[in-house]
Amino acid sequence: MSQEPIVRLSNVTKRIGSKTIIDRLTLDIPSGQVFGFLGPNGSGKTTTIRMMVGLMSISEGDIFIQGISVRNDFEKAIAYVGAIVENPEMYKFLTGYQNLLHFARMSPGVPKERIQEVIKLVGLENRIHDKVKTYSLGMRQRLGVAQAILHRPRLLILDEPTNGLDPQGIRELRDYLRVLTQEEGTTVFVSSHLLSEMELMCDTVAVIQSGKLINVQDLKASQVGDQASETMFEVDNPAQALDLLGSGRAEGDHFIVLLNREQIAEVNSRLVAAGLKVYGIQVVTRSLEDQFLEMTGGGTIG
Ligand SMILES: Nc1ncnc2c1ncn2[C@@H]1O[C@H](COP(=O)(O)OP(=O)(O)OP(=O)(O)O)[C@@H](O)[C@H]1O
Repeated sequence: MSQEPIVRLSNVTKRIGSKTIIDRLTLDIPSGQVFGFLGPNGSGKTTTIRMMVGLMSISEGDIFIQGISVRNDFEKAIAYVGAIVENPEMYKFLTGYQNLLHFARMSPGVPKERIQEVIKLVGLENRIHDKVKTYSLGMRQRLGVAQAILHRPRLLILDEPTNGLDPQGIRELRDYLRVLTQEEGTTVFVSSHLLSEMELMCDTVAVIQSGKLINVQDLKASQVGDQASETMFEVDNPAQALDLLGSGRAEGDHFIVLLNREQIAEVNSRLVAAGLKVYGIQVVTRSLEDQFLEMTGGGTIG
C-alpha cells in the first residue's frame, strides 16, 4: 500500500449550531480497494460523505481527493468522483439504455461506446432495453452505478448501498463492485451500519461512532495472518522474557505481546535461545464482531 491514498480526510470537523457532528476525522483511503465506512445509525457516515462530495461545507480540516483539496479546488477534486448519495435521478418511463444515453450526452467527453462498457460492468445486459419502472431495486441501483461511472471516476462513493436489497441483491452488488475495482482500478467507498455486510464486501473497514473514528481494520491482512494479534506466552520467567523483548506485558506466569504470525515464531526462538522455558503459546483472537461490539459499547452494529 505504498501508493498515495485516493482520499485523505484530514482533521475533518462538521459543526451544526452548537453540535459537533464530525469530530477531527482523519483517515486515508488507499487506492484500488473496496473500503467500508461502518458505524451505527446517526454516527455521521452520511454527513462525512456529503462533505466529500460537496453537498455540505466542511467546518474545519479538509478532504483531499487525489491530492486535491475539496475546499480550495472543488471542481477539480470532484472530477475524480462518481457517487450515489441520494436516490439517483432516473426516468422511469425510459429504458435503462435511454437513461444512460441521456446522462452520457450531458457528461462532456463520454463516448457512446462507454455506455456498453458500463452496462457490462454492472451486469445489466439482459434488461437494459426494458423500462426502468419494471426494474427491481437492485437493478435500479446497478443502473445508478452505471450512470455514476460513465466518466470513469477513480473513486465511487455509495451511501448505504445495501439498504433495501435482498441477500441475492447484496451478493450481486458485492460481485460487481469487485469487478469494478479489478477491471477499472476504481476505488469504492461504501457506508453501512451492518458489520456482516462490510466483512464480506470490503478490503478495509473504518469504524466511526458519534462522529469520531474509532478503528481502521485491514480485513485482508487478518485473513492471511499478517495482522498482529495479542499472543500469550507461558514461560518460566515472564519478567526476563519482557526484558529480552522490550515490549508486552506480564500477567502471572505468562506474558502478552502483540505479534503477527511470523513474529510469533521469531519470538519463540529468541526465548528458547535465551534459556527460557516456553510451556505454551496462544493467540488471543477475538472476532471482528467482538472487537466492534467492544468499540461501540455493544451498540447497534451488526
Ligand atoms: N442538518 C442537520 N442538523 C442537525 N443535526 C444533523 C443534521 N444532519 C445530521 N445531523 C445529525 O448528525 C448526526 C449524524 O448524522 P448522519 O446522517 O451523518 O449519520 P449516519 O451515520 O449517516 O446515520 P444514518 O445511517 O442513520 O443515516 C445525527 O445525530 C444527526 O441527527
